[in-house]
Amino acid sequence: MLLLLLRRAGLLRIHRQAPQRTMSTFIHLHTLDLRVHDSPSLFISHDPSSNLSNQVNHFLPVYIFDERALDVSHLPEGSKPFSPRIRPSEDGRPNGAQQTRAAPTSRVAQFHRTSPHRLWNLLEAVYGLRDTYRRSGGDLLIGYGRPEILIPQLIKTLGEDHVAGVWAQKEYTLEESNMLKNLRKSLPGKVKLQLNDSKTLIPSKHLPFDPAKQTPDVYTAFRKRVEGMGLTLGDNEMLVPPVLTARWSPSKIFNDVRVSVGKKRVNLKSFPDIKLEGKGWIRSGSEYDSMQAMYSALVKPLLDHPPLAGWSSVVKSSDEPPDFHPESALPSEGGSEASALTRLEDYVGHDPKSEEKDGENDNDTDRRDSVWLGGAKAKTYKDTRNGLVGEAFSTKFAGFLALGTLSAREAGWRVGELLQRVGKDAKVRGNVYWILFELLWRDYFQFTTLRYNHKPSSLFDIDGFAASMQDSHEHERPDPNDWHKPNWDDPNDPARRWCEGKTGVPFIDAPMIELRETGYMSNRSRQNVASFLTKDLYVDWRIGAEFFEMHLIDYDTCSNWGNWQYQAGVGNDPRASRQFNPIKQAHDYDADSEYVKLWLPQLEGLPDDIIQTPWLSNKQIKDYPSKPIVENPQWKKFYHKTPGKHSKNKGNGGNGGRGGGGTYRGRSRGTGTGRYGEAHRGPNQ
Ligand SMILES: Cc1cc2nc3c(=O)[nH]c(=O)nc-3n(C[C@H](O)[C@H](O)[C@H](O)COP(=O)(O)OP(=O)(O)OC[C@H]3O[C@@H](n4cnc5c(N)ncnc54)[C@H](O)[C@@H]3O)c2cc1C
Repeated sequence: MLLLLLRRAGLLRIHRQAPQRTMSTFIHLHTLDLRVHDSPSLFISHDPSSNLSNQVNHFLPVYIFDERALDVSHLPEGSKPFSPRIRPSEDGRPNGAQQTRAAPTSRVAQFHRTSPHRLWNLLEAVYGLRDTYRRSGGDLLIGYGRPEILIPQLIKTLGEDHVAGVWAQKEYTLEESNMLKNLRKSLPGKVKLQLNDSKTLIPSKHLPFDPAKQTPDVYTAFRKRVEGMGLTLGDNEMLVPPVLTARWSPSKIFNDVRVSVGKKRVNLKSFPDIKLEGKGWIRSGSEYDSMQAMYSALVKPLLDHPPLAGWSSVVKSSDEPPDFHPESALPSEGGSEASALTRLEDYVGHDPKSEEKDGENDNDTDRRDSVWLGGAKAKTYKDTRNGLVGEAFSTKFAGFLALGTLSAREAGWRVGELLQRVGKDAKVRGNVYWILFELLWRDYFQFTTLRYNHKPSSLFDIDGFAASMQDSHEHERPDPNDWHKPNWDDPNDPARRWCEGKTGVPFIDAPMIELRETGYMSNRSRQNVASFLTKDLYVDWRIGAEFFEMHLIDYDTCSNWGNWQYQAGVGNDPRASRQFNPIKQAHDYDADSEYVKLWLPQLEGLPDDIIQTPWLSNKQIKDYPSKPIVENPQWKKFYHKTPGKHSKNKGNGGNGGRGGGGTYRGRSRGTGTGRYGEAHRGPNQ
């Protein structure tokens, strides 16, 4: 009673101890989101107004080189790949029994799943990200093996009670989503995996339909529904703002990680002090903390077993990184986030008002009337996108988008901002808008994969998505038994000659050499070589997709396999058997043969009217086939045409029209039947 009276009189205070805040670590597993800008994880772990952020003391970003995609056997205690390498079953489908120990080789052709070029590009992205974190007082923990094994070990080291959760980007492809499923299952009880929807231009939850069930079978229907949301900039419009995390200032070059919340800035939370246990981690200051040492270890298996046509001439040894190819159409060496944002700036430009100033961020200001710096390339995008030579002809965002060093939303938002400033000039607007049109193709392939990838591996199946589509125009689809299966030991095998750039058709061989040499090939050429492989040589289209996977710096599972399916007539909109006429295409898009001469210098001495058809010359050309591997009767109409007369691509600019110029219809080898119609335009025709 006395106590109660004293307390009421305010003479006795009972101090209840405030609950002790446990130190908590936020783990973000970087996969194909190797950036700090537009990062939902950075935002939610740092936003002072969120409960979660208040519980988090440490931010722990992790990247793991996955042994299913890369041979890690030269790293300390790195596991050996499956040996002998996986053999596909008779029909080319992966053999289930052997899948338990996947090797980093492709399923059908047993190609490496990466090239030295692609590897170096990935390392630049990963180590570039680490350097960005380090500059900000943080770090990136790098490991190798399998995330679903390493992350639980890490949590054990930190203590389950001290981990706020694990975050990662949501992926749409089988391998990546399986890894995430396994990771989810392997986490200890209290720790949950959360997925960020940060991959696509349009967040899937904003779509006016359920992408897993209702993504339309035809791109135009998809685009119209999405554009129906409105093309202006805003949360409920098609273009949603990127998350305000690290901002980039063109004048300062990318420097550090600070999360902007309204006008407030928050510095990066500290990296936890961890005593790493077990194998598979790269310790700070250890040998493989160096990017060069990591390259040496990962590139060795590739150099020890080069593919038939070899690697690029700029790939020397495991002790030095590949040089930047002087003729590359890529804008710069470097796959890092800094390179990505530099390219975005170079191509699209920016509003000087959005430049970051210390302590403020005026993103909320309506900047519609202010000036815009740069953007000349974006303003001619549609006119020039069918170019073949030089860096300026298209955005070259794809490589950055593939590794997530550039966020599609950051790119789309910036393009949207430019679109608001360009005024009423329909031509300029059309050029700028077309970048969004193409970025939507990327989203489209992600969402179609989500819709049709239910049965195992249908993205990779010989009969493609078309087999599961209702309106599949079955009679026009190729018969899976008709596809040619290569004999790699035969130097005359059509698949081998295609891979080696030795078909004897210069407009096909030049891009195949460019791909091997630089890791890039223009969209125009991708369509031509894909059509040639599948419609003229009738080679199993998956071999083409796997060859691209090995070499393309911008390899993206959905875009690559989706486009290959489309070209092979087994994917979306399977009605059209699209076949390109490479001779007409050469006249249209390589009018002065600049491109062909660049990659096949041995043809340089030939007269202009036969350089694209060297078999019409009496001259024996050194190091080049004297006859094309096939000759389609449709080509003859375009023999001896004077280059330039029919050009659609003047000076690697051209009209960039999507009229499908130079395509003809027809299912089987060498039986083109007329031009392909306007109504069925495909990706980038
Ligand atoms: C057989 C074949 C395979 C392909 N493989 C890939 C691949 O692995 N990765 C990849 O990103 N693209 C792929 N593409 C699509 C396209 O060729 C490339 O995106 C483009 O050439 C990359 O250069 P860019 O960034 O300068 O493109 P831009 O012309 O500047 O286009 C801007 C962006 O739009 C997107 N985009 C443009 N065209 C397409 C398309 N047809 N499909 C999907 N997205 C598109 C890309 O993200 C690109 O970066 C493939 C196309 C074909 C025909």
